[in-house]
Amino acid sequence: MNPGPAQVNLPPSLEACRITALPPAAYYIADFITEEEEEAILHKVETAPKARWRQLTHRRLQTWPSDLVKDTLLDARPLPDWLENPVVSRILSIPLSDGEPNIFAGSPHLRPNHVLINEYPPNTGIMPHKDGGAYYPVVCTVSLGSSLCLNLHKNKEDGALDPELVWRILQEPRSLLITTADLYSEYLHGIEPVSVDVNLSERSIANWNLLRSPSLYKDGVNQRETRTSLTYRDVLKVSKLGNKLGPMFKRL
Ligand SMILES: O=C(O)CCC(=O)C(=O)O
Ligand SMILES: [Fe+2]
Repeated sequence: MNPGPAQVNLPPSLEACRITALPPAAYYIADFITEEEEEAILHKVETAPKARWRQLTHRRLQTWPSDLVKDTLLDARPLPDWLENPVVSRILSIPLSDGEPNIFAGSPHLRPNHVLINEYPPNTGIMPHKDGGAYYPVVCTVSLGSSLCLNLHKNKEDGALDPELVWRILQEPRSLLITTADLYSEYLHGIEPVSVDVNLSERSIANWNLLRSPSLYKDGVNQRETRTSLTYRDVLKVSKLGNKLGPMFKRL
């Protein structure tokens, strides 16, 4: 495993970088990968074969090693090295708290086996949603290229269609955000389709004290550029047929 250049200074445990303003549980590591690693990953994303991209109305995405079919991962190949290292090895190297195992120690495959790559140009977002039952309830998101706010919502008591915005998390480039437990199961998350995030302050941003560069946002504003996210999760069900599928069933 490659621990990477010395520039990253990982916390001794996730507990040390917990977003304490939020219900259980979210963790934010501002400097999770280096600028060189960010550039290398973005290059791999951008030069992936065209067939890897799925174009939605405003956003495009890639899934590795493949899409899910009925909540099941059919393609059981391991993640390619550029998605595995340094991200997965680093996630697995951090204990939950002193002397405890890492956050995937209780998951069926003991590690993330699936990565969703989403690209958000300015003015694009994702509707508030929950991630559902296909995954072990731990989501690890690496942000690349630009900062933006992830909004956390709760359903309104009266069952209204619009969930209520309750917190915002600012995700800087090269950061890692981990959400789990109630934040995974009880709350919705989404990204507003705006070109500027506004009203950023210590009071409105849950992870303000964990940011790399809070001074960049002292005017309360974040001008968005294209932000690419890598979402790492452990898909609970993996098809036993996966390894035997012929190349016809696989995307490159
Ligand atoms: O890009 C992100 O940070 C969020 C993506 C997301 O919520 C999802 O893919 O389920
Ligand atoms: Fe999601």
